[in-house]
Amino acid sequence: MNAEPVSIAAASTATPGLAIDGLAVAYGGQRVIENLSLTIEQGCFFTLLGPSGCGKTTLLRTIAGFIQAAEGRLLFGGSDVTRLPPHRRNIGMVFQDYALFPDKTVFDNVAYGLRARRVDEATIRRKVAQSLDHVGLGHLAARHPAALSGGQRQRVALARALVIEPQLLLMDEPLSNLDAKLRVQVREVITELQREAGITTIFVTHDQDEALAMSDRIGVMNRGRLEQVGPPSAIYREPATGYVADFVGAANLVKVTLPAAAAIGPVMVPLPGGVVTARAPATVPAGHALLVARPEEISLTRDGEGLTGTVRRRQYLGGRTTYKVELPEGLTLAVDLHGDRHDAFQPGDLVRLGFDPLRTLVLAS
Ligand SMILES: Nc1ncnc2c1ncn2[C@@H]1O[C@H](COP(=O)(O)OP(=O)(O)OP(=O)(O)O)[C@@H](O)[C@H]1O
Repeated sequence: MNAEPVSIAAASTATPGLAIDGLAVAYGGQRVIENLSLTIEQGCFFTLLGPSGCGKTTLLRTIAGFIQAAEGRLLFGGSDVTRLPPHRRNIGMVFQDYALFPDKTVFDNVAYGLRARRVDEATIRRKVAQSLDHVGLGHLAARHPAALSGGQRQRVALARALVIEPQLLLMDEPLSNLDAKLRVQVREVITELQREAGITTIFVTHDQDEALAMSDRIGVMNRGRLEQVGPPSAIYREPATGYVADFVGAANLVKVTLPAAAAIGPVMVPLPGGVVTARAPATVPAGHALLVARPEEISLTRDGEGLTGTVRRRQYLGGRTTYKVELPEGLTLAVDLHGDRHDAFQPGDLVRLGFDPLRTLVLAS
């Protein structure tokens, strides 16, 4: 458990874009979010990452004000908005299904929020044109949503959310209806606009690649709790729990037994067929523990040092090749070799597995 507990009083001197303090949310008495605290810096692109049902949408909708918190407080830029209705929270929202008005043109869709705020028509014309140009759709202002591609619709939704210059931008799986290539294109548009506008953003996804590629910080959710919060590289390289290691990126998770408690630092870990040196990022009690090794952090050689295994399978994946290597006692590990080493080893080959002592982690189980 390494969620950064944040009390409002302990926040840094700069006012955070969003502060959540002791939040609980329930549906009909059933708590789905419990005692969640988090601060998100002004201008940060923050991603909520987690499997289906862990509470991402519920948290986002509570921040937006569509769901009332059972307990806790929400502060936008230092102001308490816990009791404010959604339309008084100054948020922009982008949803998975675009939620555009089908009977309005692209222009009128984007103008909607400004008209609701009674902005004058000349300003509306200028801001909408600017906003559509920003997302590269200036030439489609007169079209209706039905005559747009999915990627174009999502860019209209983004322009509509940003044109009101919201204090907070909330995005709920905005890329999940797009095909793989478009997802990458639109995600670049989103990150570019977000950086330019400097709007504190919360982005919900269950796609780890998206989260790693786009975010300043990631919060990994598990059953209504934040399991770990940190920058993408820390989440990937220093997962605090087996759950995070397993959910973000591929990982070999091996149940091990430590003969003695491990202090922070190097630890000798018994595995079937030998002992490897790993690193404990936090103290680990004696007994059951978890060894975490990313497939790309294990080296394979024919006669170097390390544990002995037998290659059982080889899967060519273009930029890398994944080998399944069997060790004694039925333990099978995945090892990735990058680049053109796709036929370095064949099924049946005897190999040596080397573990990076800094990158191989031992965690409490
Ligand atoms: N309106 C509702 N009434 C009762 N329970 C709900 C309601 N909406 C969501 N839940 C439950 O709350 C939990 C969290 O749901 P939520 O939709 O927030 O998850 P999620 O992480 O966004 O999932 P997904 O990725 O599938 O959208 C789930 O157990 C879900 O079944």
